[in-house]
Amino acid sequence: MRKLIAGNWKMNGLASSLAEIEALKGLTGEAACDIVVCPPFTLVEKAVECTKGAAIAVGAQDCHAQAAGAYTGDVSAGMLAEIGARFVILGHSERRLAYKEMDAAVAGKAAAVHEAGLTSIICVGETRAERDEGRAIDVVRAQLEGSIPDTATSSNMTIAYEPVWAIGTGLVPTLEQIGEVHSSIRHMLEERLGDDGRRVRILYGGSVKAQNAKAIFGVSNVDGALVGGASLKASEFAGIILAAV
Ligand SMILES: O=C(CO)COP(=O)(O)O
Repeated sequence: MRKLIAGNWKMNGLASSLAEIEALKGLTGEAACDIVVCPPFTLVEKAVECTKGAAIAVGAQDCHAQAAGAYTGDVSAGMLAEIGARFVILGHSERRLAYKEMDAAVAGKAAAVHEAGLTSIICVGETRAERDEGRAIDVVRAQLEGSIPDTATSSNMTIAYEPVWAIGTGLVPTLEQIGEVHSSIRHMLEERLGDDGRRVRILYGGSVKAQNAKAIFGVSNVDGALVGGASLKASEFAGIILAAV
């Protein structure tokens, strides 16, 4: 499967950061994998302009489940589509934990993303305590079951497995642990989507760097990465992209 490498800038980046996207174009050229950059809302439209003609797609980091209405501060999937976004990250643990975003809310947002013709990147992952209690796979399966809407197919949905304890910590699960969770996600996707479940890309996220990327990409059912901190610098992000091809 063609790998997908997505960068989640989180709440980082001013207009001057678009220089990193410019630099990325030169560093990756025609890389044989799909590349997505997800800057904050304020930079989505500018990033789309900046990537015109380049093999880099642009995504957002959240959206509302409704198409329009009295939802102060929110942005709809249709609004993102109109300015050229192609992907939307949903259910990131930083949102699940900070805003008590539940699986059903994530599913509602994902359905809106699919309705708008965009691709959802649905994030799941256990906390340290859940892993220590031996519940990692059960937690991930329950999150997936609740977060995937009926509109999902392999062409409009990507899954990202991001153990909460690996995000921004420099800690990474063993390759065996990553393989175990990814194969159970694959199993669940096949149960849910039949043969099409085999074609859904499953990304790993959590302290991915240029140095550890190649080993992680060698694990079966790892179809790419969702990268936080290391996506902010073009040279580091390009190192991860090149490790995928
Ligand atoms: O949360 C992440 C991507 O969504 C991962 O973040 P880090 O790569 O900084 O650990």
